[in-house]
Amino acid sequence: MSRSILLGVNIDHVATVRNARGTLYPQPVLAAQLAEQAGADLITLHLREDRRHIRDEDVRLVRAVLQTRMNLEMALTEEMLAHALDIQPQDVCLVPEHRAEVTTEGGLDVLANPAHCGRYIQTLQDAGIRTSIFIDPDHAQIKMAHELGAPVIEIHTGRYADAKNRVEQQSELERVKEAATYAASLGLVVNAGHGLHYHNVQAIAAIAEIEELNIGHALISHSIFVGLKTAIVEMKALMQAARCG
Ligand SMILES: CC(=O)[C@@H](O)[C@H](O)COP(=O)(O)O
Ligand SMILES: NCC(=O)COP(=O)(O)O
Repeated sequence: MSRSILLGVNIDHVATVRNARGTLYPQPVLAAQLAEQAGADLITLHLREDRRHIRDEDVRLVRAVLQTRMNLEMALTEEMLAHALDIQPQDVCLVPEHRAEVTTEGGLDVLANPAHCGRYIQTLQDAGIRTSIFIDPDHAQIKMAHELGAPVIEIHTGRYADAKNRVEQQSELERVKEAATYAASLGLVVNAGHGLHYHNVQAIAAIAEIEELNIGHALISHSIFVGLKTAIVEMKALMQAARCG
């Protein structure tokens, strides 16, 4: 198990601010470059079907300038598959998407339609794109993701992040820990993310099996007050302290 842990900076909500006024700024591509300079290990962005934040042109621009790697989050649609094959990100994370949701509400249900999921995983993997499944901390789901040939999972930490009290949070943390241990025992690369913040990241970062955390909303929010560089440096310091402590 690695003593270090990677930070994927999700730049979606830079685009949210831009789109709120229909301006050309702030530019997600500039955020990606600044994030890399501040120590981001990769850049994550979610091209939603409704294009509510990141747009096609953002993905193209970011892909052209990235020095680290791109983790493109996408739903399982033919349109998104064609985009991924065209853009060739280093990583794709397959996520569920519902038009009316405010944010991603859960992991991809690979048990519900394994043949459909398997075809996307296989096509992306055959194109040399490492494919991850955004997944709930659930053994049966993780087992199926593994059987379908996904080399990576990203455990959805939303329920942990949204826990209403300490007891609930501890129980969700245990689920994430057990899922990470189980997935690593299958040989999967284990990432995690969603809803992570400065006040809840350390317990997740301390899980030795987890290689990478993808964080967006909290970082972009904090950057309004301290700047993107400081927001990233502070988050990385918390993550690394938890991993080493
Ligand atoms: C897939 C996922 O985890 C989401 O967090 C996403 O990357 C952030 O974008 P939304 O806020 O639009 O859900
Ligand atoms: N996959 C999770 C992600 O990229 C960022 O989620 P959030 O920190 O914006 O909730």
